[in-house]
Amino acid sequence: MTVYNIALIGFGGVNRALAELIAAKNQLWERDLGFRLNIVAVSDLYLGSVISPNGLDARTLVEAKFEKGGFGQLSGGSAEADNETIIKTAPADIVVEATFTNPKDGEPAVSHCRWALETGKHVVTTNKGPVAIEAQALKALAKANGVRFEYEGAVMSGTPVIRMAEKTLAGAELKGFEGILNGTSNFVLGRMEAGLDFASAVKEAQELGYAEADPTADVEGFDVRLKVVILANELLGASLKPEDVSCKGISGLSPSDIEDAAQANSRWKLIGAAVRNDDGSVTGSVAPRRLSLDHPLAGVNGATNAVSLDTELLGAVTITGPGAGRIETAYALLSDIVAIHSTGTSPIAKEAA
Ligand SMILES: NC(=O)c1ccc[n+]([C@@H]2O[C@H](COP(=O)([O-])OP(=O)(O)OC[C@H]3O[C@@H](n4cnc5c(N)ncnc54)[C@H](O)[C@@H]3O)[C@@H](O)[C@H]2O)c1
Ligand SMILES: N[C@@H](CCO)C(=O)O
Repeated sequence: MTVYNIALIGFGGVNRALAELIAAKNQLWERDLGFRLNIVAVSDLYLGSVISPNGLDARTLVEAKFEKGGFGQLSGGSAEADNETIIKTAPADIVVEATFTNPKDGEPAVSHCRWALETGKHVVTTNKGPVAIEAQALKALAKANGVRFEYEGAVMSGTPVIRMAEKTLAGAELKGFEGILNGTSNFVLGRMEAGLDFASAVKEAQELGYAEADPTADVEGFDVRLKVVILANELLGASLKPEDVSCKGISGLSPSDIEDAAQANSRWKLIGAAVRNDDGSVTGSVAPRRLSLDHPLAGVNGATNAVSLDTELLGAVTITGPGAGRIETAYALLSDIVAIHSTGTSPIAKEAA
């Protein structure tokens, strides 16, 4: 039985949900997946950091009501989030990066990933910043160090769009994609259709754990722009940067725009898309579109996302599933660890006695 020691960087909704899953499902994973997870370190801007080489009890971590700097009370703990020391020195096989997404330069998460990969640790992350902005460099660094950089949860949370498209649609000749790639804005549009005002709908999305720390990223389209870059670069072989993708969000849509659409049997959706042009270049865009109710994406509601992949050999292949949510996104981290486990590339994972 393999035990993967993991270090959690960021202990908000997603990594806390991963700890919850570990507390509830480690035995099941041992039986069905052939490994279990052991949390040996946690670092969080608000709570501080802690290293425990023998492992921290996941249930206690989730249930304890820590105050600001509260990890300082634990053995091996500090009230400060000393990410660099934690990442470089904790006896972890895998660093799980789930801090805030910074859409400008991806920092400090890019550095977190670098420190981990340079010290021979796999990285799994749901953070869109490092993936959209530095994926090529981080993948090269991972390869040079014999470890993996995995990020399924960066697009459509636990719904397996990246791995599915790469592995099971290989050879289908992808020409482009369009989709609903932000759970918060899709949820907000649906709540506005039901008569709620914009600010209250955003507040609900925050309470449900869908929104970014700054929900402007969701409603102004910046989050979708990162996801368009990630999918275009990963699946269409593009080299887009966020500033290459035109971007308009949903904040300009008024209740009367929503009402007018409903009167005309249509619905507003925030669509992220990319297309390969005849000269081989790739163009990406993010904008609200008024879709007729018979459009395949018009019926995708709530925090559900969907992406329609336009392929030469199969035509459109559409993947639908959760696009946000704490547990749903924690599942993406598990799926990344399953992918690492299946290739047997862990440098230091231990066989439990
Ligand atoms: N929640 C979702 O549905 C979802 C889905 C897909 C991707 N993501 C991404 O996953 C990441 C985590 O999401 P979340 O919902 O857990 O966010 P969150 O805001 O609930 O938690 C983030 C945590 O990271 C901590 N943090 C921030 N900067 C830090 C730093 N420099 N060092 C240490 N800790 C730091 C914060 O204190 C917070 O506890 C984000 O990048 C988000 O964009 C979230
Ligand atoms: N805030 C994002 C989280 C998933 O990336 C969303 O609502 O889609």
